[in-house]
Amino acid sequence: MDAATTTTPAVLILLGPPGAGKGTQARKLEQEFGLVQLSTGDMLRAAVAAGTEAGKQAKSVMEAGQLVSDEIVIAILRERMDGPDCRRGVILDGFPRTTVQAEALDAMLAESGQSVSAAISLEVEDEAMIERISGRFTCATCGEGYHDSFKPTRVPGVCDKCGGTEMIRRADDNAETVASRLAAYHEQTEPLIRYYGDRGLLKSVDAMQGIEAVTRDLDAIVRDLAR
Ligand SMILES: Nc1ncnc2c1ncn2[C@@H]1O[C@H](COP(=O)(O)OP(=O)(O)O)[C@@H](O)[C@H]1O
Repeated sequence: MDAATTTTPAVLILLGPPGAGKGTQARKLEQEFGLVQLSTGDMLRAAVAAGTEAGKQAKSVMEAGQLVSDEIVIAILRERMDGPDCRRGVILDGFPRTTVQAEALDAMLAESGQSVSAAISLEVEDEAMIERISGRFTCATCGEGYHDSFKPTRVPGVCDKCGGTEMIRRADDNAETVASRLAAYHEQTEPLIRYYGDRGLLKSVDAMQGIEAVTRDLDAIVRDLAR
């Protein structure tokens, strides 16, 4: 399917708690449908690494597992959405995370005559999240995710993509921070399920399934939307 055709949904939102697989699935949708993945988490980590003003403010908030201010995140997303590549259509991964952000997104899109195509909720249980995140590592050599707990047959500490042996862990992927991130999700982000449900835009996927099964369900939803 060609994402440049008008039949492809232009703005997809992936909703779900930390560790639900939003990033993994967004990258697959990006390849499959030619959409652009926009991860506010990645943008914020880049801002922290670059030491920008927004990054300086975000750093300690992220390390505590809390949400960065709506003002900062909305500004970062708005700037990125202006990129010409975003005209192909976008998958928002990690945004919106509050009702204020959802309203800002609606207003931002309305300025260019666009609207949200669908919000897809990746549904998972809290216990599974904690387990997944504590087994989440990234290969330092190729940058691919290395999720121990997803694939118990893997050789521990060896990347199955490139054989690299140096694994890095995100600063906020530790037990205390994960608990705060889950709490922030339930309090501030979960209300968005109702927000998009009320607007007839909500779709749900059982994200307790394996990665391939979740991808299959997401593909079916996106193809259906494009019809
Ligand atoms: N839309 C957002 N609003 C506020 N904070 C955000 C947003 N997106 C990302 N963040 C910050 O970045 C952190 C990491 O986000 P992300 O990479 O999406 O990971 P995860 O979904 O695993 O929590 C969050 O815990 C939060 O501090």
